[in-house]
Amino acid sequence: MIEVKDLVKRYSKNTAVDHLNFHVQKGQIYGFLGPNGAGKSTTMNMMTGYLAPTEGQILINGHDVAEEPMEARKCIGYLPEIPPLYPDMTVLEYLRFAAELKQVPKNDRSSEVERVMGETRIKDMEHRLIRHLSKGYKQRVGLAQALLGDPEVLILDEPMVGLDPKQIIEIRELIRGLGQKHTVILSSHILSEITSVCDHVLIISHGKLVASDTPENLGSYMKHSDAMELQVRGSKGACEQAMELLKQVEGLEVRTTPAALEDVFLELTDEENNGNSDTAARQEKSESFSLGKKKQKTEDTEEKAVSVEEQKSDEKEEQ
Ligand SMILES: Nc1ncnc2c1ncn2[C@@H]1O[C@H](COP(=O)(O)OP(=O)(O)OP(=O)(O)O)[C@@H](O)[C@H]1O
Repeated sequence: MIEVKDLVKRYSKNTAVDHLNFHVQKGQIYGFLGPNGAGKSTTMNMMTGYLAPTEGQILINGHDVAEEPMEARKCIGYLPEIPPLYPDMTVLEYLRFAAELKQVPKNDRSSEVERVMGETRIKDMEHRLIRHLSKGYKQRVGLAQALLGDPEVLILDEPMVGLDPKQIIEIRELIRGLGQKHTVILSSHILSEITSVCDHVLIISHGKLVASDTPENLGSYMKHSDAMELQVRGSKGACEQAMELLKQVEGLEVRTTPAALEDVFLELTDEENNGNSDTAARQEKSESFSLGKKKQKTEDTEEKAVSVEEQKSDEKEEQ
């Protein structure tokens, strides 16, 4: 369906897309995942013919985007990161205008506009000015525009950005539905957005493709790297409280709680051993400890912990 071959885009000395190669199969939802500045929008703009590549080739249904731009573009509906809307038009006026620009035959325009409004569920907003719509509805109008002419491929650049959680769920459902009739490529810098709707994930970083697989397969690679070592800064009480809260997170195992607490005591008692009884210095020292740190002297630690507690109670009694 889509072939991207050795695609390069340079902006002066900055290489935004660096020898990118991938294939897109018909009838699937592809997620283009990467951090800000990875090159997602640049790649999508080249796929839709908005930008010319520095090197490489893009084929859409066998049509070279550079050599047969009109043929290639007919196969594509595009929703750019900022939807190209006219805020002073009503939804209906705008879609009729967009249908004309897309050269939908005059006799089919009304039915086509009705069809896309139905698919994106915006019919009840048809007489509203676009400037008065919520961000979610504006995004749907942008999607409706992309659907005009019933293109085989939909390219959606960050379609969920700036939406509230309810709107994200609605757009996600909409995209899932569209994926049954169209090949969809959508970009995002948020993993969960991609894995929740896509059949296949393409991960891009610094303009290069670094992974291409199903969300399930990518997930199983990640399983081997799900351990994390944290450094926590805060008072002892606050750290203990935070760790108690962490334990409530479903599926999260905090393995080193005893060792970590012992480390705090170890830090405190080391200060005692060094003859540094300055409370502020001890406090400062106790504020940073590592969750994953291995304890070295368990017995010593317990003894020292006890001695610290004893000393504290002695101090209280003196007061
Ligand atoms: N017109 C331009 N002129 C110069 N550099 C550009 C231009 N457009 C993009 N870039 C640079 O190309 C790189 C890729 O940008 P691009 O917008 O494609 O990334 P992205 O993955 O879509 O990020 P975002 O999610 O932030 O839009 C970035 O370093 C960006 O600064």
